Amino acid sequence: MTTITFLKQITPELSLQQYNEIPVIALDHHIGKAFISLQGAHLFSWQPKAQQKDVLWLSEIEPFTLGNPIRGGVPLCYPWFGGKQNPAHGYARNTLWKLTDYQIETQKVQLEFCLFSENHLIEAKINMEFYEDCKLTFTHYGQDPAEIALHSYFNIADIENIEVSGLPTSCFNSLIQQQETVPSTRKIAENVDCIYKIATLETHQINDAILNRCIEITHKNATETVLWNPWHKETSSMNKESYKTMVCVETARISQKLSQGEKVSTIISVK
Ligand SMILES: O=P(O)(O)OC[C@H]1O[C@@H](O)[C@H](O)[C@@H](O)[C@@H]1O
Repeated sequence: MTTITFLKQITPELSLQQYNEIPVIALDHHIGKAFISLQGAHLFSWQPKAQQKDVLWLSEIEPFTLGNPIRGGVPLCYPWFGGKQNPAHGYARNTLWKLTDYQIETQKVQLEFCLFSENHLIEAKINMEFYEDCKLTFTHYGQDPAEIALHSYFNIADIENIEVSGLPTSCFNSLIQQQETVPSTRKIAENVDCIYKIATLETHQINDAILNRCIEITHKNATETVLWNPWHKETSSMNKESYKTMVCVETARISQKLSQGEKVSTIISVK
């Protein structure tokens, strides 16, 4: 169960709330609603005005506890992807970020969150723009090259009734640790964990026949996209049946790390 406590009004559209142990920035604007956890600068809900349902998926059993990554939304896996070091997918998603800037306009809202090191130096920034679409731009400031994944979980009606289209026809299947040839349009009927090499500007679609919508994901300056659904594989903070209503299409820089000052963006638009 999530206990939500109102902490502070920041502007008429922005407030600070507490979800169990986690501080959350809530946006309630006529363009839509968004919720961002300060742990991880983690956007976990985005519902533009025109949408009946959230664009992002969030686990119904998410406990919102400090130090544990949130299951759903857009975790920022940084400065590494996967389990090559501890914690898996980097420390940024388990660390408190700061809200460093906001601009509220009639047709657009911009929020900026920064991650600082122990000695108060900036490590990373994420700029979130909400209009009819949502654009997330990540900037890496550290001196050492770093990996990033904007690990977006999308909300779908039924995993067996969607298609992910526009993908390349070759991917690295992490489950069998092999490169494989796959159809460009993927239907998902089992555990999938594939890393695709992509061009610097690419768009992929999630066509959801039941919700009668298409989520379009544009990756800018990424080198990979990751397609993931755990299916029945036991996954923390997820119910057994949760896999049915989510699919991850991630925007990543894994093979070519980000250098100091480099940016990578995801633009999410619903048609
Ligand atoms: O359980 P986590 O750390 O959030 O990771 C979830 C998944 O994230 C995906 O990006 C990886 O490709 C998967 O291998 C991993 O299982």
